Amino acid sequence: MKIKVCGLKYQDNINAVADLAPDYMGFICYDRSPRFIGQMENDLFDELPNSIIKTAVFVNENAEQVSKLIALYKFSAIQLHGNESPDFCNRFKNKVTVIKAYGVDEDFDFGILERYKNNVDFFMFDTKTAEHGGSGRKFNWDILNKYELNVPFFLSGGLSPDNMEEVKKIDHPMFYAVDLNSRFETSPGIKDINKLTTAFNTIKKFNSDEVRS
Ligand SMILES: O=C(O)c1ccccc1N[C@@H]1O[C@H](COP(=O)(O)O)[C@@H](O)[C@H]1O
Repeated sequence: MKIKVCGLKYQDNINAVADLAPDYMGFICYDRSPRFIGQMENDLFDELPNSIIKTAVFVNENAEQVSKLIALYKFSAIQLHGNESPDFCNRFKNKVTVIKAYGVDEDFDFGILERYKNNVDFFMFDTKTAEHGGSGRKFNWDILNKYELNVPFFLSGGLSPDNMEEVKKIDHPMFYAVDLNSRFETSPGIKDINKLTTAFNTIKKFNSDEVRS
């Protein structure tokens, strides 16, 4: 299972998280979020290893601004949390990794993803909220059993130190990664390195147990 840590904005904290070697790091490019990167220095990532996929998170942003920020910060992935269309996703496919996020509730219809399956690299299943993300709330993960496409997915929404063991019980062939965000913070935009370290160890142990079995 891959690990993404999202919602970073401060140099020291970014470097400390990078030392844990996540697979993805996420940066919120949505000005209504308390984790909004704002006018982050554009050389902030220069010292990060290339192995970490730098991901820009957008909510209904226009394509020109998305392209501009990809170029400015050299993002190699985008995560789209709004009502972005399949065509919008396709515009960026093969240029960067495209992760299309969906807010999931009890009535979520996985059938709507069919139109996206050739235009994205991954889906992300988050908890449905008016804020589009970063709620710290989880959804009923049993619903994931209804997902039948062969596009791998990230799980997000309220992942916390307290539910890492529960994550391990999710048995779905397309389950690709977890996204750790607000429940791993000391304050918005600052990750708690101790909490992340514990979660990373839990996930890495799970990964090595999987390989052995
Ligand atoms: O983190 C935010 O503030 C945010 C705002 C708008 C869209 C997405 C956002 N973050 C993403 O939300 C999910 C769930 O976060 P949480 O674990 O519930 O706090 C996660 O994928 C973040 O990447």
